[in-house]
Amino acid sequence: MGLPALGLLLAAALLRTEAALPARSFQIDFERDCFRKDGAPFRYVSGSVHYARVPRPAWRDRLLRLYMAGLNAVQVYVPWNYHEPQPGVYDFTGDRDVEAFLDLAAELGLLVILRPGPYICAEWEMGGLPAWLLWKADIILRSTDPAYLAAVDAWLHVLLPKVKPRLYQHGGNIISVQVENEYGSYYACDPSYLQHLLGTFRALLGPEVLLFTTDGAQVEELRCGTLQGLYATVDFGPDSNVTEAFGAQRHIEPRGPLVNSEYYTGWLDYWGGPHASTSATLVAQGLADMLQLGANVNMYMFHGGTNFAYWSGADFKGQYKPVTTSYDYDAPLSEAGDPTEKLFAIRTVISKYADLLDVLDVLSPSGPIQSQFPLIFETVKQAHGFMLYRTQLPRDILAPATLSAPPHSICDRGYVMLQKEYQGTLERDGQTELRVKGKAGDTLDVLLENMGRISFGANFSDFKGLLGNLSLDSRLLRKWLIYPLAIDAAIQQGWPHAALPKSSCRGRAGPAFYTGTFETPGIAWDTFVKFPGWSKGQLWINGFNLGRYWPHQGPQQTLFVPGSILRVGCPNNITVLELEGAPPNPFLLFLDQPLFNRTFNHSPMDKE
Ligand SMILES: CCCC/N=C1\SC[C@@H]2[C@H](O)[C@H](O)[C@@H](O)CN12
Repeated sequence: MGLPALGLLLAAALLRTEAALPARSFQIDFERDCFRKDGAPFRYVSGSVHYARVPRPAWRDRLLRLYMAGLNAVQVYVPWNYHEPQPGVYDFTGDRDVEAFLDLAAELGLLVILRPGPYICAEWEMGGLPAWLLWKADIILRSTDPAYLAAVDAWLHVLLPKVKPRLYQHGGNIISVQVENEYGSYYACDPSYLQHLLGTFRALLGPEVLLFTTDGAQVEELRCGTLQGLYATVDFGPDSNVTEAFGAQRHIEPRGPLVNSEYYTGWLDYWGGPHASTSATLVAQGLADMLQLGANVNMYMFHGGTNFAYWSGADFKGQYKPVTTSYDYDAPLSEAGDPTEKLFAIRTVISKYADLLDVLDVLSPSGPIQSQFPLIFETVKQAHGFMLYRTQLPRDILAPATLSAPPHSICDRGYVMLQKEYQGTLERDGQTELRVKGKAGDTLDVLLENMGRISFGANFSDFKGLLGNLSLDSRLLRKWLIYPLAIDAAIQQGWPHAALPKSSCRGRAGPAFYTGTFETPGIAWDTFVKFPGWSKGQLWINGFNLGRYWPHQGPQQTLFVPGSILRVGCPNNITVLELEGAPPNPFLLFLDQPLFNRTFNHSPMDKE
């Protein structure tokens, strides 16, 4: 029994990627004033989420929402006192399992900017420093006081060995590590203290990791907060002048990437004061201004969460000002993790300046395989589904050139994109040539679909992939990156399902993921889904792979949806990988009977 026809809004997440090169590196390019990840220019758009302010069961939800907002990194404080309640007594379990939080971020394709302090401020109790330091009443915190440094070094020798294997250079996702926090705002102004920390961080993390500092965007604050060997970054909010604020950073770092490590999306609350409120429009405009400059931005906070137990800190501005339990911060994700108008405004800005999703980090966690010529599925041990083949145009192709494959070498269909724009489809027994033009270095992608191996007949060692070399005007293309795609695993882990409310989207030509949700009308019976105006692709509902659809080819026009995979009383997640082109206003229909032949039943929908 099928469900009545349901319209379905879908949000698009396009197949976007960053070119990745084999060696894992994350460095500063002082010539090009940018970061480089694996040798390629890289800009992060990051958000602060403090695991200590979110119960562990909610970590995945919050990080997924950050990811689906288009951010590619998460900035993480490590509160020392959260993990060392007593001198020499450590706790990294449950909500304190910082390694689990970092690994979850990696699983979701997020890079990490780690801020282990030892002082972090953050309106956290004693700025993250353990209260037991004060058992020595005359201790001088955040200085070269031997009692303080002894406790700091003991703590860092416990924490940083947990960090090192997670550094990007070591195969992890931590791209940079901050030393101390706004030290330039502290009265002590003890450069030997920063020097000591630099020595300890280098000793425990190694020479490759990018170490940095953060200070208010004022020259006098940067004076004491910065140190040779630590890249100086600044923090400022939407009420600051972007040019002046980055001018302060340039005062210390005349070359290198512009970095705002704390772009204030809201603000903290004190007991007795008003709840902070910062205009979404103002925040979005400031973000756009910075992204326009090519700056790297971390939004503080993306999700504030809660100061549970006794963890809220205080400020002192002439008088003691305790901070409230809620760290909502008027952040894009509310204290309870709900998207706000500010999140949508930020997402819109990011979508204009950055690839909304860097999907290859998620879909191909094993990373690319570098090869002079294409490798087949069997060589890389990919059984089913899809692989992405990527190379760069070796020269300017100002007049259309012929991209061609040897006959029958496309096994089975290759969807070709140049600079992420769809060029057409290469076929096993059909079209093996396309006309393309572009500039040297443009990214050429071939998304290769395995349509199923021969199951009968003499020779059914039916190898899959690009079985021959592609050429451009008869000159072979070389230096390929090959990405085995683990799409089903990613979808079963919740990707790319929009953790944000549905938003309508325009269909586009070529490969793209479309995702959304739908409700069943109180029943979960067998049904059939129709794809009005779609071309060819793959469908998942609630992580179940329903198979290939190809209404453009027919004869089958619907896919069977077993009632057993549907949910009643809660949203059903749907993900579509459309390979050749979705209709301008993409939607799906659920019918109570199949359509096996190209003839339509003359419903008005069939005209779509
Ligand atoms: C003008 C800001 C001076 C104090 N710095 C603040 S108030 C809110 C934020 C957090 O405390 C954050 O931990 C600080 O690094 C920067 N900052």
